[in-house]
Amino acid sequence: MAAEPEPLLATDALRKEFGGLTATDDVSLTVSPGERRCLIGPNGAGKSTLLSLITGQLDPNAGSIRFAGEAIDGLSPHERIDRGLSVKFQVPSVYGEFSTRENLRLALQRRVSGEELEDAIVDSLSRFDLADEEYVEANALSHGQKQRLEIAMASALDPALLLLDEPVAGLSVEETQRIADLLIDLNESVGVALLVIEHDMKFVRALAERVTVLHQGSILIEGEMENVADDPAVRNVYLGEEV
Ligand SMILES: Nc1ncnc2c1ncn2[C@@H]1O[C@H](COP(=O)(O)OP(=O)(O)OP(=O)(O)O)[C@@H](O)[C@H]1O
Repeated sequence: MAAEPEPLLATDALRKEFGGLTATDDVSLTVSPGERRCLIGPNGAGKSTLLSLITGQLDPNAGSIRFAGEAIDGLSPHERIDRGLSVKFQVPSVYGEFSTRENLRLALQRRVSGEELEDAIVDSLSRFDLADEEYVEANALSHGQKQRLEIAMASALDPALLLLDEPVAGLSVEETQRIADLLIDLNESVGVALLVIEHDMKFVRALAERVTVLHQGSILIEGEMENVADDPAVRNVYLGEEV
């Protein structure tokens, strides 16, 4: 039998404590190359903490992380980005005074230069539906446009894995669907794997091939959304909310 391909990301018994509270409790999570995964769970389940451990924003108390076949423990967030692990946080990180084009240029010039840079800016404006906003100051963009610009910037280095923390929070149904379509298109055309934290279950159903449910810092269940949503333990932790 052929050996299982090595996962792109693998956390092994990752643990994070804040004082007496265990926010991440021995989490072993794997993401395959090119897969679309959502991380769900009620408020306080430990989703953002896990994301910050993966990006290197936080150091674990125990456990380890492998990415693209190598241990990345102890690497800084920037070193992890350079290895192909990119992230879009909940907190906006665009340069408000700069135009959409200038923001994209800043992100893309870490990878390409000259004519290639110009082509990459044009491609990015088109892929993320921002061509009409090319010269608009980022401060003047709508919330949805800003989210798309941030996703474009997080994708600028052609990462192997893109981590997104609540990319559709506060967006309209139409804008939410637009971002789901755009992420699926990005995943299918360039093969980037996605690990997305999101509370919007319609978005999760549209995007995820598999979901991982976190509860009180631990993985409760993983699988396809239909199976996970019907699981009594999942229904129980969401206390009657629509999953
Ligand atoms: N820097 C911190 N110091 C102390 N406690 C923290 C810190 N960050 C998170 N926590 C606690 O760790 C637990 C997990 O929080 P986390 O933000 O990871 O959950 P979450 O699943 O992302 O929640 P939400 O869906 O509300 O964003 C919570 O009890 C939270 O209060």
